[in-house]
Amino acid sequence: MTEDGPSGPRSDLLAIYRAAIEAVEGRARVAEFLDECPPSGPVHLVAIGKAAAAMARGALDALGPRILRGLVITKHGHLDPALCAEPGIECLEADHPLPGPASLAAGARLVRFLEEAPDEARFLFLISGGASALVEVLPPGVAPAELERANRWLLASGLDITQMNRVRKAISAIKAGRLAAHLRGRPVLCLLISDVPDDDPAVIGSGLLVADRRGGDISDLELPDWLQALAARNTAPPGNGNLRRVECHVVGSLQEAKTAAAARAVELGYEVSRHRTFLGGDAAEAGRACARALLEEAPGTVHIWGGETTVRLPEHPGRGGRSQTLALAAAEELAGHGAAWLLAAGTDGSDGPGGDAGALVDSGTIERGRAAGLDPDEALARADAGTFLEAAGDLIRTGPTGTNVMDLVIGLRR
Ligand SMILES: O=C(O)[C@H](O)CO
Repeated sequence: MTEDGPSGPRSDLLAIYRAAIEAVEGRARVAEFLDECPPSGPVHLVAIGKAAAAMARGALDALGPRILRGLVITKHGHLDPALCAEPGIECLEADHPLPGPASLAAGARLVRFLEEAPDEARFLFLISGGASALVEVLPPGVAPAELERANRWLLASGLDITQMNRVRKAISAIKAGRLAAHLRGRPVLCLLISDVPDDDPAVIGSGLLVADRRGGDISDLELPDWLQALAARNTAPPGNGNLRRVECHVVGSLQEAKTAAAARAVELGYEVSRHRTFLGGDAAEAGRACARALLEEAPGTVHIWGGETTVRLPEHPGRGGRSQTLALAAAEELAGHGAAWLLAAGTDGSDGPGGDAGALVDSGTIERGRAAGLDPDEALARADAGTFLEAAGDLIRTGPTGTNVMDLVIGLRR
């Protein structure tokens, strides 16, 4: 991406984004929690999600040999070889965002891992976003192709994560607390990094160990008949009865990331406007609204938003996810407005297909992309913001960050 030297606005926005991520990094957050509140004996460790490897490292830092065995399940490319070389730690990579054969294999291994542990075992669960796709056990009579079709539909539907996970829970044999049937009443300490609004453990990873308060009813959601019918075939009993000895704590959240971002911006000498409303809804509309807010306010202020927007995908989507879509739509608003910058990126380091974390756009982005022969409206319509932003030199790439607390949008006008 286009740099502007060690102390320009672009590097400042990147520094603010990095500070936010660092504040909710999985290894440090888990170690800190366990140092203060260690479990009362040795534990069997289960880590699932995009931040699983970092969180598992944090548990090893804090508990060392008190971890008897461990199972770490994360997205392809997110494993840490040093972690996998630790004695007693088994690592699996699984499919994300669409649950596939590796997710079903991981789900089966997870159930076996719990079943094999002795009656006196205590478990330490470390859950982060992505867990819904990474592990699955199908209810009797549901085929893998039906699971894939359902998730493909959900990902393109524009439903928010709470709605999407209600559907995922309704077609699963382990989500909505059903995994607890395999605990046989043994105690669990569950630490979570939240990538959902209101940090609700029942929504994070579709609540493997948390009962569904709505009892699995999804009749109020606008879903195709075949999907409602699929859910109606799920005979797996609810998880409610087995959850008494599960204790959950959220150890990383969007609010903490925003607080750290604000603190870094102040250190860098800026005024800060921290927007409290959750940034949701259509990604392009959210991008336009953020850019307009930036242009309306006094210059010299860093604006911080956080949330998770949605993109309704065409049949053949291009490159880039919701943050890149938001950034490109914002760039259209900023075009020609002088010194204004806006960073939009996932805190997990991955924003849809293409492996980029997001983008940092400015008032010249549209001109640079057009100079490469690309059209921003076409790119938005084809869900291909990434191709445009690459041509403009505005993509951000971080690799896996060891955390996942949704997306940040950070803007600045001078
Ligand atoms: O895996 C999931 O369900 C989402 O990332 C929300 O936690």
